[in-house]
Amino acid sequence: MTERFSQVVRQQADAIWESQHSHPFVRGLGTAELPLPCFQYWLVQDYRFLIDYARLLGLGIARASDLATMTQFAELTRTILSVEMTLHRSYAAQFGISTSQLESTPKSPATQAYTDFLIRTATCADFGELVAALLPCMWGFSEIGQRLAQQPAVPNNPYADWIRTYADPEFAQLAQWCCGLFDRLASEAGESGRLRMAEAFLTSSRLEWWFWDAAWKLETWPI
Ligand SMILES: Cc1ncc(C[n+]2csc(CCO)c2C)c(N)n1
Repeated sequence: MTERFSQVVRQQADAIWESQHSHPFVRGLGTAELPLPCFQYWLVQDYRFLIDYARLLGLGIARASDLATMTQFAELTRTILSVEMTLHRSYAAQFGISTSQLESTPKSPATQAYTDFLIRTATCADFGELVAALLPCMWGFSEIGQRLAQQPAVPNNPYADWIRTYADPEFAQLAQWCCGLFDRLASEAGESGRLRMAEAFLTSSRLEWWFWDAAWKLETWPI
């Protein structure tokens, strides 16, 4: 096998990924200059996102063809529902948002688009596309967390815990595991299957970018 397909699609999506790294929302987490209302917006929307991401993994458990993948997806689902969502609730409390607010705020256009795409892909597309659609979430956050953690820390940065969470080597391992699964499925998929996987990876990458941008602009429905 020559080049890993995960590296091929990462290269194809490079302009989108670099636009995430240089996005004022992401930069602002590192410099502590991100306005609080943008972070509060992100937290509430991300809470809604995680619920559907857990559903996506649940569908992944049902559709995986081997026990090892099922087990990993099951563990991930549990981590999101117990660890990551609890963390969001505690961040929310810290940033003045109640749990009922977390649960009752409507999805923004970007959140609606992203979660609908994930669930549609998980139900209507093949398993390789499901994995391709979920990969930018895991891999992107790990890459962003690590890059932010490499910068000199700003004293009293209110977002320091956020950076620490996603810079954790455990997330990097998780992203690597997902890349390995993606590569295996790509090698089994054939040319047209690989094209669809690349398309799903690109769409989720764009939606990841939009998720930051929506929080930066406090985006709402136009009508
Ligand atoms: C829009 C959005 N994209 C990615 C993540 C990060 N993330 C969500 S679930 C998961 C896997 C295990 O916890 C990771 C890394 C996020 N929070 N919000």
